Amino acid sequence: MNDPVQFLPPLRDVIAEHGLAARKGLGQHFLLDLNLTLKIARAAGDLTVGTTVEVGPGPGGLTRAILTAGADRLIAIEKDERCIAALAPLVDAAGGRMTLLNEDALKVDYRVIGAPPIKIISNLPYNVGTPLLVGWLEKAEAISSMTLMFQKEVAERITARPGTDHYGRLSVLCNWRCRTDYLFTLPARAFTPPPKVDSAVVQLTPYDEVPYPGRMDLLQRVTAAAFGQRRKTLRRSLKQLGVPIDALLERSGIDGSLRAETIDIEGFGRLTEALEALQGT
Ligand SMILES: C[S@@+](CC[C@H](N)C(=O)[O-])C[C@H]1O[C@@H](n2cnc3c(N)ncnc32)[C@H](O)[C@@H]1O
Repeated sequence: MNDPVQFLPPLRDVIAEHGLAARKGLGQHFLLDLNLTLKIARAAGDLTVGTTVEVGPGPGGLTRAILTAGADRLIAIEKDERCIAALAPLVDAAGGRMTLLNEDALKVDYRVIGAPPIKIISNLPYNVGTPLLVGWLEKAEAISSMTLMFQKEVAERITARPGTDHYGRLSVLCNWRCRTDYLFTLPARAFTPPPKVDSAVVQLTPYDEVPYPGRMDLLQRVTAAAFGQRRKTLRRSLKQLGVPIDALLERSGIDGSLRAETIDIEGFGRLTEALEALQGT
């Protein structure tokens, strides 16, 4: 396949030419090593079918890798106008395979963005990474996979299993809706400028049919109550849900003397189902 990247200037020259001094408020930590960006893009699997979505292409390091890895239809969403100008030669070189949107990724409707299957790949801006992920989980029926870079500690929470240190609200929401895999860790020095902490790439693959009971919106309420007061027993923390606590625990078969971190995804699903039945919505 014709590789559009091979005739483009080095990324450091693009950054210098367009004065792309990293903006902290936009979570800008760039990846300039094509071996690393190719490792991320290839982890996403076959990009020749459907639509690949990249959030925050920045100067285009990961974008180049996604195109080199064979993406046939790439939509890149970038908020920073300086990067839009810097990416113009890459859009040209991609010859119709890439569309660049100058938008806030939090405001995009991913259900209608392009032909399925939709694969999202991103070195996420850390300040909006979790809200973006939760938004994607809410619309996960439209997404076939998400290959995402987070701060290492967030990646550990996303993939944590019950009873482990990192298990919390985000673990339940992600693992209720998706299979989650921790792919690899990247040291802070791999980025320009380096962040304060290491990063990691995770992959989330939404289930075609969610294997657990419950509804996502109610699961968000149950987990917010349960982990908002994670040192308390569930009997105490779940009182704020506003339904009779004995009935909630009995219907879901959950021991109210336990704490949130010991309840598995199935258990949270059953609590969610019981909440739905008791509040009658
Ligand atoms: C961690 S950098 C990644 C840049 C590039 N993909 C790379 O790997 O070198 C995050 C990028 O997301 C962009 N960004 C930040 N907030 C955004 C938002 N709400 N919507 C779209 N892009 C955003 C930043 O401008 C930046 O280019």
